[in-house]
Amino acid sequence: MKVQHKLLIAFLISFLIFIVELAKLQPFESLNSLFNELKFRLRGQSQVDTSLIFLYIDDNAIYSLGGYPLKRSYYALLIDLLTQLNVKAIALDILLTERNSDYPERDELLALTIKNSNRVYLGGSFANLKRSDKDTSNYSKLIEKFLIKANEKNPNFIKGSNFLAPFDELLNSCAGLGHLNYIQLNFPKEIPLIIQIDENRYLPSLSLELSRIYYNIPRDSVKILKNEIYLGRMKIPTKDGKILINYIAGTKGLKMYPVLDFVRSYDAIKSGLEPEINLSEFKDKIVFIGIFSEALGQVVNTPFQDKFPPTGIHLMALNTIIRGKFLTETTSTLNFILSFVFSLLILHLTLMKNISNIIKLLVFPSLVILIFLLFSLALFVIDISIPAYPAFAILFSSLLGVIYTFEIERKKMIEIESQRSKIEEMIKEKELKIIELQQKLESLKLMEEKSSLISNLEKTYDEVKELTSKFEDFSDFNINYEINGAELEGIVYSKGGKMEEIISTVQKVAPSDAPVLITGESGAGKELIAMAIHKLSERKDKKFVTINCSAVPETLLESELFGYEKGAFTGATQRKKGLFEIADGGTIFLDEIAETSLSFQTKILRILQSGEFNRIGGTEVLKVNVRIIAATNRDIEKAIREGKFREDLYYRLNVIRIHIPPLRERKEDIPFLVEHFLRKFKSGDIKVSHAVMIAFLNYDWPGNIRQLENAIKRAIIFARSDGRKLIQLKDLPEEIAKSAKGKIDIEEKILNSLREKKFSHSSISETANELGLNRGTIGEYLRGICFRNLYECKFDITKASLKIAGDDPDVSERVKKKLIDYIKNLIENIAQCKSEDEIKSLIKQKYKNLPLRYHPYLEEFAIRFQKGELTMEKLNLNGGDT
Ligand SMILES: Nc1ncnc2c1ncn2[C@@H]1O[C@H](COP(=O)(O)OP(=O)(O)OP(=O)(O)O)[C@@H](O)[C@H]1O
Repeated sequence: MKVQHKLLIAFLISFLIFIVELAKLQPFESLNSLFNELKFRLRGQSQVDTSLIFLYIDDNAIYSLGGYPLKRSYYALLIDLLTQLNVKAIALDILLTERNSDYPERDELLALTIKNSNRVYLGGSFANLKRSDKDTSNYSKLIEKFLIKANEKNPNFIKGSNFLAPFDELLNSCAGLGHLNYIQLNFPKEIPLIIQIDENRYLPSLSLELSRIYYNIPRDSVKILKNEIYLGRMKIPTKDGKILINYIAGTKGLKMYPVLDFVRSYDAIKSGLEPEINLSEFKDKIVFIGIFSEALGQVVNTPFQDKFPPTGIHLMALNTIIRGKFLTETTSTLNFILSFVFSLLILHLTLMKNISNIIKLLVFPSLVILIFLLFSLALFVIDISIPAYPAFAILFSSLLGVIYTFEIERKKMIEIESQRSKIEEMIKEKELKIIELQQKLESLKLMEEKSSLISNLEKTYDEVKELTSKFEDFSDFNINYEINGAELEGIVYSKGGKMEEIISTVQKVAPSDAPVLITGESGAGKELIAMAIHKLSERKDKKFVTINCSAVPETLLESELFGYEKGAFTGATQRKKGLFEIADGGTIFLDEIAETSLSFQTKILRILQSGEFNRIGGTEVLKVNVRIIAATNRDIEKAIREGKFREDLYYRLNVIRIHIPPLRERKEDIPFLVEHFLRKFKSGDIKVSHAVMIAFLNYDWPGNIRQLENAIKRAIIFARSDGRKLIQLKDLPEEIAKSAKGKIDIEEKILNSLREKKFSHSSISETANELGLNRGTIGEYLRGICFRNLYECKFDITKASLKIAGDDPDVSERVKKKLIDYIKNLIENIAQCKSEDEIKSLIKQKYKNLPLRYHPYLEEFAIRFQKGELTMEKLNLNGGDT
């Protein structure tokens, strides 16, 4: 996908999420609340300001005091006691809207106590919020003195109506009044610090009213602006008059006492007893009185507690203000930018090529979400809150990325399928054409016409072969690993193949301590075999150390293997252990041993014989118990003959000899190795095409299994980057891909092979073995090739032989002999024939195995011979020079 497309998609997703955020759609808002809760929890709890105390009326109190509502005289008692304790303010979070006509004296007592206390702040509540201006309801004139006037107008300030106020006597006697509304009942996120009740007058929240008291600010020094409220000089950042509640704890972080304990403590002091609560701490504090009763349903959900007293919400808001730890939420525009950046990142990651689907589907989205979470949390620690909306954009983009990836793969599969069907159609068409041409050939009389028809036929044959090869490149090859493949310690091989014997040798020799010499070409798996021997031996829990003797200079090699003493050479500042010491009890694998010097070989021989050696620069004789496995890709016997390898070391090492044949000599392993490497490189369900497998089977693999491994690694990358689940010829290096076509032009292959073998006596059998065909087939092809060339060279045997021999005059004599044999055989066979038809039917009958395309050449020769146009003399066959 192009960068512009990614940018556009990221923009559209972010825009969509932006709209969803503005629309405040329910399921998204709920998820957002969950995200908010999570952030509060991850940030952890702390203590609420010590100047705040909460006295709560719990179920126990309600029960002991005769049920709810409590007698108003009880509130009077609490206020009286708190006043005596010299608290700074008392906030009564109880709605006392109606007088109690049965006990007017209790109402009077309460009103009087409130008046005398002169520090009681009462709460009221708007039944309706956000009603239109016109809908203002009547409210008692008595509340006017508690209102805040403002010049600033803001259409977004919350408006309230139907105010449920304390009854008039209470309003008359209290020191202040605040509303108790908050927005969202379950997990209240914010509180409107002011609610508009008419043109330019606002009722503060109980929390704002008490903040004013905390800072001793007169009511007319409260200033309301669009995005802030000033208490004197103290600035409270708001958004349309609302403040986000910065929760810092559940009930554990609050200083809170049950009212019964409070009253009992008071009585205890009076009676000279030890109080349960230290009442002296109430002095100068702001005390809230409220209900905390699960039975009455007076609980709300908060981040730290799902049953939290509603009064606690006002306490949290108040704590937010007096601590000055305001929470700011990122703006929708910033959220849009974050959504865009994260969406772009995730689209880029999920649409990356050469990455497996598992990583794209699971790892990348989880990683990006984690980054977003950590980022949100880091900001939350400094009181900046990002909502969950950018996370929705991430999820949405991941989903889109994944759908896109699968869609591309699906399209590729359909494309491959349709190309395959197209090729299949073409093959059918060509095959029909071949039948048609063959029938036409039968009916033709003149050789000139036949000749052009034959070349047309051959062209069509070649086209079919070409198409078949293409077709095979579009169909996957199924490898039956479970049935015929086997594995031992990571060595993959075919059951019943050449490697089976080697594996059984490995299993037999592993338990002994005898040295092993492994020979084989580079990349054939020598190290793997050595490792298997170690793993299958008693030494498996000890070290397997490997060193490539040709990769390090000789002096370094010795210090690596034998170690050195301090001061053994310049730079030897410390004694160092060698690999032999490190591998004590285990196995050491000396790769490319034939590349070492004779003096080094002597040291190895000593270890083999006695296990003894000296560190470089040391005199102490060290002894180790190490099994030695050596390997070489050289002809070691030749090295001995040339004096480059010690014969005695050879005999010691050669006790057990394992020769690993090169891959080209055990092609039966190839399908299983392919399957093994596809799994090893976690290719998912990528397969190889038939044509690729044919190429693999035909190729010579000079670099052996290592080369095959690398070819598959590269092919997986290529196929993946093209969104294909099929490895095709175009994914292979050219020299390997080329070999897929090797088998197709069989005539050329046969001729090349015979030429290579100089048409020797055994060349036909050897070619047959090499190409996996039988001897008879090769012979018939050669017969056909001879007659065709004879015709093309105007029946000049010498010329034709030279052409068949590939212009090699030495070889052409051998070919000539063969050609003459074929001619004589034909002449003999047609001797009795009288007519052309007889000749044709005889050739059909006698040369049943001759490929059809060569029949016309034999017929032409025979007819001309019968007519006398060709004679033994003309052909120069009577002379002794043949
Ligand atoms: N039979 C096998 N099954 C699976 N993987 C194999 C097999 N043989 C070889 N390999 C793999 O092919 C690669 C080359 O093998 P290894 O290093 O053992 O060859 P080598 O003969 O020691 O090569 P060199 O002589 O270059 O060191 C390794 O990645 C190895 O895991």
